Amino acid sequence: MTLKQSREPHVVLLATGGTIASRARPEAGGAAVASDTGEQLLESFRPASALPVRVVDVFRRGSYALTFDDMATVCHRIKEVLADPQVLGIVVTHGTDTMEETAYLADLSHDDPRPVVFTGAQNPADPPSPDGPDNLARAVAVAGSPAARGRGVLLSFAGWIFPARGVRKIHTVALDAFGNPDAGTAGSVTAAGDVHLAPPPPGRQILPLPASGQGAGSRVDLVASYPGADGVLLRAALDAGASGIVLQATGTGNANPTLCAAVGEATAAGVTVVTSTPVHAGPVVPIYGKGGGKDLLAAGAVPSGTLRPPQSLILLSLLLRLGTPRPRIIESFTQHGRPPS
Ligand SMILES: NC(=O)C[C@H](N)C(=O)O
Repeated sequence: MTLKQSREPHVVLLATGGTIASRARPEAGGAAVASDTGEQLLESFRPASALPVRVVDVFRRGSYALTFDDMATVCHRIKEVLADPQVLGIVVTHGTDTMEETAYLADLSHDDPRPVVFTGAQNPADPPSPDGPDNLARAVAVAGSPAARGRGVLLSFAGWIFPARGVRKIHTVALDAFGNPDAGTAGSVTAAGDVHLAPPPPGRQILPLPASGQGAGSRVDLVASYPGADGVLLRAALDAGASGIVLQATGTGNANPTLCAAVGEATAAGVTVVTSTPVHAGPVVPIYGKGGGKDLLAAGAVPSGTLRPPQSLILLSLLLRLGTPRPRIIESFTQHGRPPS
């Protein structure tokens, strides 16, 4: 799609669907389905700033159904939009289920000082209580704010502003749905559009986006450790042709002797295994033997640092699609998974 250049400085609304664009549809048995266009979203919101907004529709989908390729499409579209020098910043409206994945992929590949701000909603667009219009109004104010420049990709939700790396959906239904347990908030934005941001963190390592089709055959699966887990699911991933596996381990990043043996088989076969943890905060630390994190490290698994399984999966998928050799993959996880300073 060719993007029209605009002659005045403006914010672009990049619409991808999600609950912010969803309404109960009779033809779907009353289920909420992403159906509003970007223009419809724009009509619904009360501007907190006087900035003009231009709409670009990418797709209209629930984010639970997105693939890595869909997320890469959003990121490519961000780059196309930023080719217009009149664009001050971008708001991406997105489902909340996998917002942390797409926002992180966008952050990894964002090499422009202009703000890219993800937002969405917990309640559908139907009355009586959509939270999307308020979130959108605030996100537009953040995207147009000079204070938000040079910070990579941000997520603005329920008045809070978060850095993309480390951000997580922390509540299934509450309107205040996001947190960043390790990094905390980057700042806040009022309903009137006043943006407050802490000083920017040090520079980030930027990675390229794979060209369309590049590394498309690479498959990354998520396998969990749980009481009684054996190597069956991990081996199923290998049989399916996985070139990478994120192991959702327990605690500081532990499994058990059986799973650890399967990890050793995988790494010996050249498959990259990354150990992550679903625990709220803190890094993966190799401490324990008998199938614990120290044994996983010895079996060739790469600790994810503070990256949780969803964002570990994004980083690993990106690195493998780019054809990154193993030493650089280890380096990248060390760099991107380091605790925030
Ligand atoms: N609140 C949401 O946006 C959830 C929605 N189901 C999604 O697309 O991820």
